[in-house]
Amino acid sequence: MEIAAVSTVSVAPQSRRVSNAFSRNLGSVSSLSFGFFEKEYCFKSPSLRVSAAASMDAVTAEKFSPASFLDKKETGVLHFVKYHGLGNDFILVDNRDSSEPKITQEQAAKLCDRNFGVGADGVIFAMPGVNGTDYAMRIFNSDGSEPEMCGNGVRCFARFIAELENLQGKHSFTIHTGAGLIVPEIQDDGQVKVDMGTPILKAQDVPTKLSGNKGEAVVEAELVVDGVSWNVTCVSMGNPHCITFGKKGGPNLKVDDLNLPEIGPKFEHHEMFPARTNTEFVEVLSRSHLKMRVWERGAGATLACGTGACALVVAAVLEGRADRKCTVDLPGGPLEIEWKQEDNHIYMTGPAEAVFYGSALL
Ligand SMILES: N[C@@H](CCC[C@H](N)C(=O)O)C(=O)O
Repeated sequence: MEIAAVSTVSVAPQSRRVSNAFSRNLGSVSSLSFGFFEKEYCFKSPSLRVSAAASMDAVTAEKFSPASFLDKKETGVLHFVKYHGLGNDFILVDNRDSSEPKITQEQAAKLCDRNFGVGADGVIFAMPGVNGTDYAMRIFNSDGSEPEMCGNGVRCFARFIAELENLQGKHSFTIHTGAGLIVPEIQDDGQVKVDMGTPILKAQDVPTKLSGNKGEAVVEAELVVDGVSWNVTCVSMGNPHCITFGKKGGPNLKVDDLNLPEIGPKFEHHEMFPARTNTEFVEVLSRSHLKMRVWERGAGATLACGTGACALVVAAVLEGRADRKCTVDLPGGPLEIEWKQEDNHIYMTGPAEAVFYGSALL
């Protein structure tokens, strides 16, 4: 891998995560110390070149302006900020000047590659609003496919907008997504609370070919995967989710015991899910505390899925396993989820953090 020092940059309020992400990108350059980087390093690969900058120095971070970094407009260069929500990581692109994504789905898939690219679960574009909303959000999964919504992504989106617009403290935005209107609000403590809208339960709208067994909803229905019967509930948060608490007639799941890479793709590509599906495997710790692992459509096993956490609380309530307000433990950390009776909306609260700034030569 060829590495060239090309310019001066830097930032990043996060420390450990930065050094991990950066060291992964640095590959063989392990002798560098992870303090404040005065230089931006550029990596050559056959398909794209990526440069990244990171710092653990809060004082230096204050001097750094993300807006001016992203304002640089060289042809063939994509400036981005990498964010994560509980380890569900995204490349955020300032696309406010156009309703067309700055990169193609194929380029997004290459950037998301954890060995030959930046590494991420998806690429998110901050775009001009639609029908009076403040902004629009589009996202490409790491396989290049385009989902309707992303819960962890929309929290990152809100923090990204706040950085771009230099907003401090509490702020909320109206965001048009493929799942309709989504409203994140940055809290005083930096967490983001999101009005995720209402769940969709009608089988054909999820979509699933399984027949509705509770009105038009699919609740605790049988799904045969590779000859094994699972109980599943299907919920759409704009994007499709299949939630299971265990096999038919079997004990409750112990999610740590699952072989996710083996079983996940069989759910994702099951013929009962015409648009593929995200799958949440859930263990009930108490009526207000659930633990999950997820296999995401188009991204595989991820450390967190916000829409998935919302969908599984709906499923747990419909199956009588939990109350409407729950803490959901994901591999990357906890989310607070509430499915409010009064307005049928789901509210998700959790963190979102910037971890590094970079440039990719397309
Ligand atoms: N991780 C996301 C969901 C991203 C989209 C998903 N892979 C799909 O294809 O529907 C979240 O936090 O919600």
